[in-house]
Amino acid sequence: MAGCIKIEDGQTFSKEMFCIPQHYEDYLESVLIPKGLILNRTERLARDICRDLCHGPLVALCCLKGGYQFFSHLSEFIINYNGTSGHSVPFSIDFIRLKSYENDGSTNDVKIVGGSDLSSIKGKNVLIVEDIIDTGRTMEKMLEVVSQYKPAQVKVVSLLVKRTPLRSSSYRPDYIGFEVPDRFVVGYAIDYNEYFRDLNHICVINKEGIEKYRT
Ligand SMILES: O=P(O)(O)OC[C@H]1O[C@H](OP(=O)(O)OP(=O)(O)O)[C@H](O)[C@@H]1O
Ligand SMILES: Oc1ncnc2c1N=NC2
Ligand SMILES: [Mg+2]
Ligand SMILES: [Mg+2]
Repeated sequence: MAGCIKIEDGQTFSKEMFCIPQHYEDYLESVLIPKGLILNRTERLARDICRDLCHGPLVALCCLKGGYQFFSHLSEFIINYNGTSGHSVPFSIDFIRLKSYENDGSTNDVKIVGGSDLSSIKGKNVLIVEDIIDTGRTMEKMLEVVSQYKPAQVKVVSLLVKRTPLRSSSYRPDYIGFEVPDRFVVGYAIDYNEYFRDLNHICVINKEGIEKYRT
């Protein structure tokens, strides 16, 4: 099973110790993972992934919208590692948008938004890049869609995997940044009803925030 950094229940930082946008200050409980630590972990994930996958053309597939920050930074580290290691391979990207959350729960209906033509992945090594795996339903749908395009190999990296033993499919990706407690997190492109994507750090939303931005 993939190694990862385990964030224990209750292991958080005071939001007063970080730069938090004023418009979100009253709606966050704590900082769970500061952006600097995210970037440091992402750099090592890029090296691990390159060592395993950079033997043939690699396509990184971004799971929009929540995965876009992690995808951007991971891709940059992969490009830098790929370009400086003795053996480099062509690296390309593609995007797919899946949506299943409303408020702080899964609708149990994972939708592909805006269609998706992933014919570019046929016969390639594909790295699916996701922000968080909670129930696992989104990733199950993603793997089903991707397999239809007959890639040579599919690996999955998720920045976060949430400890949700009672409601998850127990799916574990090939690469994991952090294992996190069963709390609703926001920030670093991870949203609550499209809010908080503009927050640098991964934080725990508070009750006021859940009510303020509930649809
Ligand atoms: O494992 P699951 O329970 O399926 O939850 C994880 C998925 O839910 C969120 O996406 P969301 O539906 O919020 O769309 P978004 O990426 O546009 O925010 C998140 O970005 C993951 O894709
Ligand atoms: O904690 C979370 N925060 C935002 N979005 C999602 C979460 N879990 N599944 C989807
Ligand atoms: Mg998502
Ligand atoms: Mg979301």
